[in-house]
Amino acid sequence: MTKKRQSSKVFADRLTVLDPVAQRVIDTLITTANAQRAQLLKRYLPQLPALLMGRSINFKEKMSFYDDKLLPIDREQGEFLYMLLRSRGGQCAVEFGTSFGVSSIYLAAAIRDSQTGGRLIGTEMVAAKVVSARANIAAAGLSTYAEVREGDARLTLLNLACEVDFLLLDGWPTLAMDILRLVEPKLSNNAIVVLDNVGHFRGNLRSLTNYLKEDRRYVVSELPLHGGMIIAIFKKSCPQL
Ligand SMILES: C[S@@+](CC[C@H](N)C(=O)[O-])C[C@H]1O[C@@H](n2cnc3c(N)ncnc32)[C@H](O)[C@@H]1O
Repeated sequence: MTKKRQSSKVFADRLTVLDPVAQRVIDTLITTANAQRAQLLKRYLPQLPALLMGRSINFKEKMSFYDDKLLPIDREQGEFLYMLLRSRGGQCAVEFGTSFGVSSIYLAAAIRDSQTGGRLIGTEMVAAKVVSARANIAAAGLSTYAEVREGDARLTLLNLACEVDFLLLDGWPTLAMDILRLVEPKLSNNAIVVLDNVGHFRGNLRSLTNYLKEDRRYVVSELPLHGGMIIAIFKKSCPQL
């Protein structure tokens, strides 16, 4: 019998897709992220009426506040993204917004386990987060399957050499449209595009969600994960509207 990868059978009474080593790294990161929640709530409190009414908010002020914030996808999203990428397979996954590497670990694990020889290209503009993300990905035993490019994704994702089979948009919502338009010419047929934070920042993401809904090349669904996450499948041969 070939050596079977051991999955972590029980986490909080639930099955998980990750192996125990990667799961331990995720547990630590999510615990840290949860401890930052009060600070985040305090920051967003003045903007709560606008957020609840689905209006855009200003993201420009004191962005250094986020330099030590993980802001990760949650476990359910991670498990789901793993399943999506694992079943899609493919050579190249791209992630806009790596932060400390939580989503990268789920995606890199899916690439490793699907044995396609593929790779994740993550990108993060805060240098200290890049260092942490690389260390976390290494601690999860996944460095072979992921790279983290340092800098503004509008530059680091220019001239991608690979066809992109999976794209996670999880950087600042105000830039998500730019990044989709940048990567779109590189999307493979049936590429999966995931847009996080739709429920939280509906106003800022409205033009992008409308674009995805109206362009016939995309098959789109919004799922109630992390307050709202859009999954789209890109049909390359479909005429654009
Ligand atoms: C929501 S967090 C990403 C969380 C990450 N996907 C995870 O699950 O752990 C968003 C990250 O995007 C990064 N970011 C925002 N704009 C960026 C840009 N233009 N280029 C690269 N990274 C960017 C921020 O620094 C922040 O760390």
